[in-house]
Amino acid sequence: MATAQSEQVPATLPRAERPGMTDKQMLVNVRGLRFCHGDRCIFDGIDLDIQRGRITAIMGPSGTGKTTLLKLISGQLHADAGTVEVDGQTIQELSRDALYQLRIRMGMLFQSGALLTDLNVFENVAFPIREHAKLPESVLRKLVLIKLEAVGLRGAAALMPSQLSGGMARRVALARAIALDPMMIMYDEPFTGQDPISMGVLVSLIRQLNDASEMTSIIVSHDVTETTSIADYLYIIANGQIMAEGTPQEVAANESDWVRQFMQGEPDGPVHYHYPAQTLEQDLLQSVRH
Ligand SMILES: Nc1ncnc2c1ncn2[C@@H]1O[C@H](COP(=O)(O)OP(=O)(O)OP(=O)(O)O)[C@@H](O)[C@H]1O
Repeated sequence: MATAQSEQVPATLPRAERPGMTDKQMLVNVRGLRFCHGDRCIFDGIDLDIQRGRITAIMGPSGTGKTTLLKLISGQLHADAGTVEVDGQTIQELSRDALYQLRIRMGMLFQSGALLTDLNVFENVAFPIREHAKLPESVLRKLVLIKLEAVGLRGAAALMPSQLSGGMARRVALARAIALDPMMIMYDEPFTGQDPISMGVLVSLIRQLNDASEMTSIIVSHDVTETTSIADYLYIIANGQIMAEGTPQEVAANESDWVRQFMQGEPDGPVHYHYPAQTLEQDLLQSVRH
């Protein structure tokens, strides 16, 4: 089996104990998930739970399948084996219509989630509401203004996307993602490309929105500092497996060299900085001979 990375990594680490936790407290249950692109397997039998009302972060090196996992949870991709259950419904067993209904209850904030450039901020946020709910214009207006207030941008309702900074645009996209009061929201790399102030604003917004509306949040990211500062629970994935899981404190205390290298951002360690090769001396001697 080919996996997402070829570096030497230890076998999957034991799952942390979560005493007293029942399946009902989990919004998402992933069991024995296997997913491959052709003969390249991204996941090879992983188990993972997302607890209701909490912020769970999925972290791992680039290309390990974090976005793929979100697509499997939202039903944009289907597992080759195993199950993905969301709010008691098994994604693979749902009809097209049932999946569509379930997806309306999942908010998504993708890195590339561009705003509609021809619509102003207000209309961008109103867009999913107009599409999925038939509300009188006066109610819709209040709803949109409440969502914009929640992200601190009520005053920007009349602006066009071209008049927004990158951080503001992401917050408008966030207001749009929560417009239909989803049961969960999935953030794919929410901090990428943000300056430190916008990053701080986003971090506290994600936490506030999660706590105020008892939403369940999943954050996919490789920004270790920001993500661990708000996550209640972390999964670290690599090579098609879960390398570590637990609260940020538990993962920080993990003794695996691999996990430590990832969490502390060390350039070299079990995950090599150098692509596998013969020694430099051998390569240099060969070039002399040629
Ligand atoms: N349609 C596709 N066909 C074949 N391979 C794909 C396809 N989409 C993604 N991949 C591969 O699957 C792997 C996982 O991709 P994914 O985008 O889920 O990783 P990621 O962990 O989110 O990466 P990043 O942190 O860089 O965003 C990558 O190696 C990618 O090249």
